[in-house]
Amino acid sequence: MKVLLMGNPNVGKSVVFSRLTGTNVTSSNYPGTTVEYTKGKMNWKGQVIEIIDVPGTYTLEPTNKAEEVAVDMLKEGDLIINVVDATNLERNLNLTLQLLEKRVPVIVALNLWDEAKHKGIEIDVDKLSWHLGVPVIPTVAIKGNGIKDLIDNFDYRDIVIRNLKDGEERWAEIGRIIKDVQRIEHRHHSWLETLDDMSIRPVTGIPILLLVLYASFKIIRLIGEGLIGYVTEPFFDNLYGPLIARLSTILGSEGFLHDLLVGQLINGEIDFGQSFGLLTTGIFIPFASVLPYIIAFYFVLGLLEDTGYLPRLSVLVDNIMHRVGLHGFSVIPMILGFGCNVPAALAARNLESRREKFIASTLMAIAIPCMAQIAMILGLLGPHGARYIGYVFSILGAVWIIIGLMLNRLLPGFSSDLLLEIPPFRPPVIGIVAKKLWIRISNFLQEAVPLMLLGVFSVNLLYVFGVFDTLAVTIGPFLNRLFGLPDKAISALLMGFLRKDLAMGMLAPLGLTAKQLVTASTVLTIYFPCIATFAVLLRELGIIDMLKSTMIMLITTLIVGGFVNLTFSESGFTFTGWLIIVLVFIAIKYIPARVNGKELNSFTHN
Ligand SMILES: Nc1nc2c(ncn2[C@@H]2O[C@H](COP(=O)(O)OP(=O)(O)OP(=O)(O)O)[C@@H](O)[C@H]2O)c(=O)[nH]1
Ligand SMILES: [Mg+2]
Repeated sequence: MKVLLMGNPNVGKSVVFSRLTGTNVTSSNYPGTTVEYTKGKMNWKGQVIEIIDVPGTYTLEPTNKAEEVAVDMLKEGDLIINVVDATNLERNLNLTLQLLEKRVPVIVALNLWDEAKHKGIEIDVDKLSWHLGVPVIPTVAIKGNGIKDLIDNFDYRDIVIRNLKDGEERWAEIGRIIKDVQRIEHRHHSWLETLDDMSIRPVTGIPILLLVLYASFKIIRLIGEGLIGYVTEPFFDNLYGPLIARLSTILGSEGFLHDLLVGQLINGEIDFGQSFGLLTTGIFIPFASVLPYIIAFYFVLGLLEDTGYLPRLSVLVDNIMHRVGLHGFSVIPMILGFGCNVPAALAARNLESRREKFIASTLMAIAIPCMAQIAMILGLLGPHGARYIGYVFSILGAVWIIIGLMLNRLLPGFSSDLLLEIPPFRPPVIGIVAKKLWIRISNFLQEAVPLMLLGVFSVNLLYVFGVFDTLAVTIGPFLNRLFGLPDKAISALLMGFLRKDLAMGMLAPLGLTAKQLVTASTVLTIYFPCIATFAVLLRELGIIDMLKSTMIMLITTLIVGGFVNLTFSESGFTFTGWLIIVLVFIAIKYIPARVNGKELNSFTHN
């Protein structure tokens, strides 16, 4: 038996799913968290049944990919649990009535029942059930209330046939139902609602935004550095280190197996950052350098997501985003990208048009370094001074804006308006934040560690076969002239395809100057996404758009890398550098925008 969880976005389907199946899936306080369906199993009356968490959809006439997924699933279900937002009954019933036309048994979970009460919304459940002709069960998914009642109704098999001819008739019917079942009591604004208003109005919203960003950054560094200083470093120095040193001696301090597992000894000792053995650098980078920041970032992101702050950020930045051909909602893939580019590329799926998807994915892949890479940038550039880290981010920020402006002008078509639903502020539930953090950390480890080991292994292999030396001789001089990087940096660039944090790690033994590190960090970010992101982008954009996107990345790399090399001195940008940047911004103003009816065809809604 297959049970489908269907409903509007952000109504709690994924939380209900986790309750039913015990499987952990991500839930966040903004629409579009689930973009692909998730399957889970549960035991019901001694039989194993399948539960499917379907992406949120407003109607059964799909307008985007997530909604298409939802509609496709419909044919397979034996029972639909229609999760409905009790605080927003009117709009939610539109989907409910459409589902009731589909000849599949439906039961309604009237979720967010607690919030409806807080808001003074009263719904007569029995009357609603009578109107719809199906069971209606009030639930508070985050607390598990009503879930048992829901399960008790799983053998409901009646099919109510309704045939409302068109949308207009449906809305009229909804109007009648609402009038009969819902009462709204007037109440005073709670402090959350006041904060809610303040966070969206620009005058108060922008200071709040800056405060939130500053605090997030501080907290991420505090947690990240704290974990490194007090947990991972002591562990590697005092416990793991001696163990590996023993292994190194047993293996005779040299030879193929030693070099593969432990790596090269630096001045007769193991150096976890530079030895490049599977058990040294291969374990050290993901666990000691990167994991602490991943934990810190996802913890803060989880809070921002579950309070509902992220969508507010979308509204605030909507104006800026419009200038690069995106709407405010694209801020979510951008911010997710700072954690890992892979979920960010998936989140871009929710964007309206192919044009937006293209711009958002390209900008994200070009200018947003993932947390793993950022952690390594902090580690390598930090000792030279915080301002160099600032330079890397400013350069990437400028690239983001410039490429965005250019794409917006050069790509035909238009971008849609912001149709984002703003969820209410909610105090985050610590259990849900913790669970999500855990899912993301284990995803990181499952994905990163094997790739890291593969990377270290390939480095060793390529080294043994002299591939790096050959490349250093052939492509090296070109890199040298254009980017001012030593010949050997080519191997790091190559590895960047596999993992960018590993690539940054390969720069460590080269003794680069601050300027060279700034160039290498920007070039590594821009030139190509890592393999995991590439795979997702290829699937999401299709081969043609991905090729276009890749071309943009490569060209940008050559220009930006060369530019930094020419106009950046060890102490910062030279006057010429600043001048060129300003000139570029002015020049963009004169690129004619290609927004007219004729050219719409090549980049319109899909
Ligand atoms: N107060 C309250 N919050 C809830 C309840 N159910 C879910 N939430 C919160 O509502 C938000 C949305 O939940 P999700 O499970 O991600 O919603 P979804 O329907 O899966 O959303 P999409 O995947 O975007 O379609 C999260 O912040 C949940 O913690 C509830 O009964 N009461
Ligand atoms: Mg979901």
